[in-house]
Amino acid sequence: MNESHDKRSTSTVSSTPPEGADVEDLGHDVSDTFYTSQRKGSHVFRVRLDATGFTLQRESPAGTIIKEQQVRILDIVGARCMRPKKSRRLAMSGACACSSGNPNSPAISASGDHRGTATTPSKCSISSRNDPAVGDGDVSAYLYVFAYVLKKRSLRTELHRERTVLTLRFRSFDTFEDNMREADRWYRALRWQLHRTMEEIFVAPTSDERRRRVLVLLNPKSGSGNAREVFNMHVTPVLNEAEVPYDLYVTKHSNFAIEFMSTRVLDAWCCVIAVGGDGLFHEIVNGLLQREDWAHVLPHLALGIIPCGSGNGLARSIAHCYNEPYFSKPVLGAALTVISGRSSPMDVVRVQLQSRSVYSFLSIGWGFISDVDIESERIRMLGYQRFTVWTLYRLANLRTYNGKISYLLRDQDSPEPGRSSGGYGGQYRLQSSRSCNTHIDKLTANPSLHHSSTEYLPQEFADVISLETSINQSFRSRCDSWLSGGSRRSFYYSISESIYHSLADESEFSGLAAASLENRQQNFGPSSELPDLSEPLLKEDGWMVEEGEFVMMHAVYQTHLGIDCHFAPKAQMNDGTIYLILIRGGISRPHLLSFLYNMSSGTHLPEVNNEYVKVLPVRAFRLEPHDNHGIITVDGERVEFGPLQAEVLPGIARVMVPK
Ligand SMILES: Nc1ncnc2c1ncn2[C@@H]1O[C@H](COP(=O)(O)OP(=O)(O)OP(=O)(O)O)[C@@H](O)[C@H]1O
Repeated sequence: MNESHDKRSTSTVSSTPPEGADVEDLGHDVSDTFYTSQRKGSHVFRVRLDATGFTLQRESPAGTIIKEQQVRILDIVGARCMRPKKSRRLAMSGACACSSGNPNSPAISASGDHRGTATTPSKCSISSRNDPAVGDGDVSAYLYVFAYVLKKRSLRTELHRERTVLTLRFRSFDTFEDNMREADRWYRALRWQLHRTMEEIFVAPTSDERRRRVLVLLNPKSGSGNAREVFNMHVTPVLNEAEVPYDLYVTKHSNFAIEFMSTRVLDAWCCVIAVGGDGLFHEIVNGLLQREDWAHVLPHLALGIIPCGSGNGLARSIAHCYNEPYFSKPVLGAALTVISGRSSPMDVVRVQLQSRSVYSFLSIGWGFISDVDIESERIRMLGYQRFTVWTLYRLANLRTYNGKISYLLRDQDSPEPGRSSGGYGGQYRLQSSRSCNTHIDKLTANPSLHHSSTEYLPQEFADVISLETSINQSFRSRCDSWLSGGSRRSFYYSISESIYHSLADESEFSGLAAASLENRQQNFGPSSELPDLSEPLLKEDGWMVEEGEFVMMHAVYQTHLGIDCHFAPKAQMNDGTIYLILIRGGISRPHLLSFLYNMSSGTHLPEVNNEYVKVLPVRAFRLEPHDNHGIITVDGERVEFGPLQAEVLPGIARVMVPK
């Protein structure tokens, strides 16, 4: 839908409050009369903006409402108020009945009343006034409202989001400044309504404070290697429409995100977005949990993901849990999610390996699925198809592994509910850890390095783009888009307007960061509630055991392992549960094939556990392989082979979710 409406008369500031609005909201509702002029004739619209969004009511000549449309506030990402660029088309349109200077225009009588109003002009009105490139006698001001509304092409197809631009043209007054002031009033009312849908961490509390920015980490090697293009083409436009300022860092090597998140001063950012796959997100989580101040940072820094990897389990799981369409435009859906200003607590699992601990948000695997995940790396060029091809190969060459799996059922499934051992009350002690004695110390010792603006950031990370989504600079260069009104044809300015910070010498930091990682103690983050990996697990404490030959063990805490793998349908992001799925050796190939085939629809798990397939909702488990070789993965990344134990840390991270 692309709507363009001319304003014919100035009228109300606020009227009847929407249901549920409190008294404080009333001053932010705006409404007015607009009209559209089409070949078939003119139509009069009552347009109202309130907490629910825009309501457009078409009136008959008699004043009765004959049609009503809504653009929901939940679908709106942002708006701009602007002056038209000099163009023949607009010069012609300026000659219509209610343009300024027309003695019959209601604008004439109304303009005087408004000239003296004390409204502060917005950035856009000031800059446009001085813009020599505009102005050909048309004194209109335009408000463009960007929304992504849910649509269905046909009964059979999935819902998808379609970009919609609602255009309101203000031309009741004699001067552009007055019209712009009116457009700006609507713009401000909309910003206010949008902000009130956001959580506190996404909004700067006062105008004096620096606006909190978004940190973007992009892995140029993820998936089929086109994350940069995907970000430039599909994500920056949405961030710009939403006026979300961001700093983009392109990862330079494996572990870059761990170093970044564990060593940087993060105060400037309200959230961090991984543009890549689950591996990049895994590094971000682990970097954060390697910080001494992790307990302070985690609740105040929401994490988001733009799916550009080959698996994309987390992005798919988030969309699934919030009924957000995924398949038609996964990147657009994720971009809308990261600007939504909403977040949800997310469980993280602490994994104790023999030599170190890691943190996991998706899965821990041993056997079939991990083999496919890692071994199929050699056919990475096939993208997501690599998993299907290697699954068939592994099925034909089926392996089994010998080992012991001990587990603690989650409390409601436990035979001894309420026992005290391992009671996770959500209170985690700060692990006594050695200080990160190199880079963090260097930063904290020098207060000038704490400045959050990119130009002052310590110059360790190369390939930095900082882009302030200024309305004046950025939107100006794509004026053409609104003229067309063609949402799908809109042109966006390119990333070339970004500022690149090329770093001459990063060798010093590389050395420091490597030493910092090396020196950092492995037992960081929340402390473990489990016995040490070398200690026995006692039946009296509730530990239960499965032992023997296994085709695989996969522990999962999100619904999806990949876009097409609905592995743990009952999982929720914050249910404090690890779904431990075991397949025993001896399973027939047809049975296994049926299990694997049905994973895409989530119908692969038995209602009741059977001899070969078991689903165990647990809060902790230990894996002790009896073989001395094999593949173990955490979040799809290979880790050292050997015993490990895992425990869920309910809701310790925050993940960005759709509105
Ligand atoms: N610049 C880089 N060059 C090489 N490797 C990198 C770089 N940046 C990050 N990496 C590594 O790439 C690994 C995989 O990245 P990522 O998860 O983004 O993509 P993917 O593996 O294709 O996706 P998925 O994990 O969803 O399957 C990460 O574990 C990270 O360590």
